[in-house]
Amino acid sequence: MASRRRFSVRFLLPKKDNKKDRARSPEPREISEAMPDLSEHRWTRHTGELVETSMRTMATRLPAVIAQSARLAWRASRLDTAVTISLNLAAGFFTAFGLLATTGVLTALFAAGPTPDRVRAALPSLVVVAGAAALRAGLQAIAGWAQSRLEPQVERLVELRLYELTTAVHLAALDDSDFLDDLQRAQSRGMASAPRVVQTAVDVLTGAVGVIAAALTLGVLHPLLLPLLLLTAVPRGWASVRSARMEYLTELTLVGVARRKWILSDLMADRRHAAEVRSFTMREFLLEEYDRFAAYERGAKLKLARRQTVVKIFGDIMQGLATGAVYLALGLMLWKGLVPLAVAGTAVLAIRAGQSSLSNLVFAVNRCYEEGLYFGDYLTFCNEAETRVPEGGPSGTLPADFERIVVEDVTFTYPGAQRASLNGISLELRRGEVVALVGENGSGKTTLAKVMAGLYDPDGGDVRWDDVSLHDVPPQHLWEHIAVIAQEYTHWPMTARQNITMGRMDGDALVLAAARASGADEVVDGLAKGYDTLLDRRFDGGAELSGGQWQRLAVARGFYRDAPLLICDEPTAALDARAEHHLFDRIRTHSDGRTVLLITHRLASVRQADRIYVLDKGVVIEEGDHAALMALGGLYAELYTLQAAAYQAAHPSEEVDPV
Ligand SMILES: Nc1ncnc2c1ncn2[C@@H]1O[C@H](COP(=O)(O)OP(=O)(O)OP(=O)(O)O)[C@@H](O)[C@H]1O
Repeated sequence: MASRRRFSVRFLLPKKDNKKDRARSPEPREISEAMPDLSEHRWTRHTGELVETSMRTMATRLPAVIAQSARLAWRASRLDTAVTISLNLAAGFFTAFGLLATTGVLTALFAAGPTPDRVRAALPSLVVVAGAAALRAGLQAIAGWAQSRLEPQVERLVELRLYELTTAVHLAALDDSDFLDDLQRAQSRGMASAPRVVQTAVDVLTGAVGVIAAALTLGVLHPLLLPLLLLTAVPRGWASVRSARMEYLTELTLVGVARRKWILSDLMADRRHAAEVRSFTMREFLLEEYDRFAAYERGAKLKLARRQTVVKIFGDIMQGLATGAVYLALGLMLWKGLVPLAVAGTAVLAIRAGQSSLSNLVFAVNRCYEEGLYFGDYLTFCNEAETRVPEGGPSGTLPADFERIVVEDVTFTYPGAQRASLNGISLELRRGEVVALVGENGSGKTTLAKVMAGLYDPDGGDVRWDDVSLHDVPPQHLWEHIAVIAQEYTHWPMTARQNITMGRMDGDALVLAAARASGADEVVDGLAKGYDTLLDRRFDGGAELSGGQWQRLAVARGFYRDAPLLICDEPTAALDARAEHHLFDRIRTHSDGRTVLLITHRLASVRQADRIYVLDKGVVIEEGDHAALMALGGLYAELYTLQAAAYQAAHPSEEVDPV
């Protein structure tokens, strides 16, 4: 905890000697001391795992990864998967066939006799070799096409699945930090790894087929030639795996830096922060911080590039030596008469083909395993999310004309929270009433509204519409029966009309009525394309609204839904005095029989409510109408008098009657 605090201070305060610091990159030690909490973040774990995993462990676990990717590819497209696999296998067959046919060509060419005769004798084998090569190239091209067709299909499949789940899981899941961590890993890296795991699995297959083809050819030519293939391929394979590991390790040490850079780049480039960056003159400070991290990252990457080059050069030298040793061994075999010249020539070709297939295979195994780990994160998240989707639950229905909604002894604690936010709340709303919830910040008003809206399940107690408990009703059914004007509403990057209808088009007359009721009609009148104006400045022709104008639209969408219960959570926080008055008037005098739960800090506006519940630390401490609560002289009376006094002080001549 102490180290976390130290980092925050360092991040927030500009350092004194800036010039000196800009001139040199920070030492790795400085950075790691600055952010130990970031460098230990859970989603870096695979990088560490990869650095430590041996090639043998990878090979043992690989079949499971390949099976997983095959299942995924099969679900994305059976045809493309079948074509990719079968044509790659067939191409391998023609590789081996072509290599063996080469012996015929060489045997004819190295035979005794005049050259034209030898060339003529070699022609049939040459045709076979050329045919095999052409067929192999054609098959590989079609397999490559099928493989690249698979990629977008796999992408679509996994993306859709993830968002199907994130939009369906219970809201409480999104308050669970472990779940959010899993989601971040699935979304940021796991999802992208899905097409890659398929692609690298195919690469493993292609590499393996190439190696088997070369090995079979060599085995047929002479069994002693097989170990020679291994000897030449090992150095390059070693170099590519070693180089990849160095990269993971560097990535691991840079994770914290990358996250900080990402946060800073968002602060510097996102429109939402632009005004404060300027008005608080943050530019210099942010740029210096960014440069510090970027300089560290640059240093680490340059070091990596140098070390990778050294490894590559070493691998190349070793391979050169191994190739020399192979040619020497072949020469000896020729000399000793173990193989004829034509076979030795074919062996050279087979070894070269096998060499590149084997080093591709080693690299592909490494990559496939890596992508498999990240894809595993995606699968883990999906499995976990599936358990949090409220499915196969109750099938009850809410009464069409309920008499009352009763909240009975409801308790609720947010996942992972130390204290309960609701501590045994009971209240009731009779049909057609306006019931107000008031209380100081954090007293539990919004939480209670969310429980009543079926967004959270209470830990104890019950919410009933007449005799029907919300436990017995599918959430979807409840959501059809309520309209919520939320405290934190979304600025949907859609048209003004869509911001009201939210994808449910019941006719323009209703849109206009809802807009009139909330004052959004005045906002829309001022827009270039009226209801068809796109409300997002990031797009060409998009418009931006003020805070209050956005709130009018949010209120309009609450009115637009023809639901018997309307929950208004701070619906006027951003509204001007006239709009606020108009809205509360509309809520009070609504004639469509809706029941309203109103949460607000504007106590003058709840005077007319049928009943007021005062919450404190998750408990109802007072209830009654305005007059009764003022007479009680409790928290409500105190808060109300404070607000009223503020107006009186500002205008001493105007008498404000607090009651
Ligand atoms: N998602 C959450 N996870 C954990 N705790 C939460 C969460 N949302 C709210 N809380 C906690 O629950 C308590 C009640 O919060 P709630 O938002 O219901 O208060 P409120 O009465 O609506 O406050 P305000 O008047 O400020 O809107 C607070 O202590 C808050 O810290």
